[in-house]
Amino acid sequence: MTINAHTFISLLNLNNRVYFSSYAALFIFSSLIFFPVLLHLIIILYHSSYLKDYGLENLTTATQVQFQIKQSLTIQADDENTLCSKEDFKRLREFIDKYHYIGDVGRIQDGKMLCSVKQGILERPLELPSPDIISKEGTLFWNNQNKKDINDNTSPFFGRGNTVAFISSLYMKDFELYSHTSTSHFGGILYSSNENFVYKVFGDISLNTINHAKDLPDSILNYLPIPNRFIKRTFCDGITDTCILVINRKLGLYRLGYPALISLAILNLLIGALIVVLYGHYRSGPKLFIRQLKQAIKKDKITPEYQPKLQLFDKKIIGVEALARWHDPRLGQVPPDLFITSAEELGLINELSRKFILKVLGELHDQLENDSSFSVSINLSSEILTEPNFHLFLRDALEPYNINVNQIILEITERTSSNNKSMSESSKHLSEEGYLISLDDFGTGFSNLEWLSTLEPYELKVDKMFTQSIEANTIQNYSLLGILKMIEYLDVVVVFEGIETEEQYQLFREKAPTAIGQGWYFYRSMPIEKLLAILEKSHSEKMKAA
Ligand SMILES: Nc1nc2c(ncn2[C@@H]2O[C@H](COP(=O)(O)O[C@H]3[C@@H](O)[C@H](n4cnc5c(=O)[nH]c(N)nc54)O[C@@H]3COP(=O)(O)O)[C@@H](O)[C@H]2O)c(=O)[nH]1
Repeated sequence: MTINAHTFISLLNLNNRVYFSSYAALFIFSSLIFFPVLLHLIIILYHSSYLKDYGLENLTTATQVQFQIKQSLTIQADDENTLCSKEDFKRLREFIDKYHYIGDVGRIQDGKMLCSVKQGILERPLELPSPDIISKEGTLFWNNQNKKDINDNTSPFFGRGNTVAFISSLYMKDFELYSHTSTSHFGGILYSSNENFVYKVFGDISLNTINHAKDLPDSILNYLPIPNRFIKRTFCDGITDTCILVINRKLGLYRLGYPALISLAILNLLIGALIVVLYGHYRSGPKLFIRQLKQAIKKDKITPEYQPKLQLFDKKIIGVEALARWHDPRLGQVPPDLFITSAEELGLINELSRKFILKVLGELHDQLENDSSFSVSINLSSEILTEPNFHLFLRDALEPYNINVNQIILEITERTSSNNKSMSESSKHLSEEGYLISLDDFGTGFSNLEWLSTLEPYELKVDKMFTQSIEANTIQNYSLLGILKMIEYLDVVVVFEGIETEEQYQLFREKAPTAIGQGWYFYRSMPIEKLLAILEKSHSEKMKAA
């Protein structure tokens, strides 16, 4: 389905009416809401998967450390006298060599460290502080943060019986490494799930924040750009009962610094503007119009208005012309020229016209039934006129009503000369069935003298271009004089359309008193309710006068 250049240009003009507010709303939505939120969620998803790796790596390392510590603490000296002996050192050293996360192993007695592989036999046994935690199994744990006097580093250490084992600084380095790779907003806590004690807090995160994150229920809200929200993940190792809770303290866009945020804001504005431009392009194209026209036809949104036709000599309304109207909430009042032409080009005119005719008959049947001299003129495109079953459709449409076929005037305008033959055959057929054929827009385009002779119409409507030319000294004016002369000899009802002024009315009344007039001088097109009120009023005035 295509639309020709002329219709397309009309569509462009029509769509200029699309409200500015819809563009503004789209711009605000895409620049300030959609893309920032999308980006935020993408960064969160990326960080969420990173958080998982981060947690699992740290937990795996911690589990290995746990295992190596446990193993080291099994090196108990059975005989207290052999503590720190040559043999004892040999055994202890074997463990250090075997387990790379064990930095040092030594011996303790009565809360004092006597010796260690790295430090040898201490001159004066070192008094150990009270342990930070004592597990149910009797394992002592010293966090040893900032207590370099115990060892040459701040590594935590464990003790059981007469053995003490220090975690190597290598592990601490690994831990710090994991904690600080790529982002400083990750961190967590390593803890024993059964004993409920903390081995280590790591990363760029305070214990307060961790406790807050721990208590935060799992919710989708955690993923939204709301301050004080975290994404967190917890992993536990079933064998050592060690768990790790890792959190990302700054989510998505909150992660970015000002320069990145400013660049992003500019990018978003540009994307928003691009979307608005694309949307505008889409809106101004014919696609939307075609969709809306199809919908309008399907949903019976194309409705009739009626413009009265009057006898010139006494201004009596003898009938009406039904004119299609389409008011679209977005496009506004769409000109019939535009949607009728489009419907013709898109092959929708049959459906449109059939529904329109049914509507007209539904609205006007009382008037037509009550006054058999009253007629309704219906505009027909050549497509529907030449449609083989059109006469059957008309018959069915009139079937429920008591309306004479000669109350139906079929106005024919031809915009091309390609199907003259079939048009004249169809109109002949319809006029044989009793319908009245009117030759519309006489004098213009293809509605000319040739048609007058081929169609043998009941009525001839002189185009408003001639009607309105009376004051001007133009070619149309001379043509009008010719038309006026010609109709004196024709056995045809003449309608002057487009009468707008008193002068025009007076001239046609004088020159062609038996003719019919139609135009804004008398009435514009109107909805059925208004028409019925006018008809009712003129009827009662006539009754009064009689
Ligand atoms: N196939 C169909 N064509 C239809 C149908 N409904 C309308 N049309 C055709 O669309 C063209 C434009 O129609 P519209 O904008 O409704 O204009 C009509 C009148 O409003 C207008 N008119 C009437 N009086 C005056 C006037 O004094 N001055 C002035 N400037 N314009 C006036 O003229 C149009 C009616 O013309 P016509 O049909 O030639 O009698 C038009 O071509 C319609 O035919 C439809 O359902 N099907």
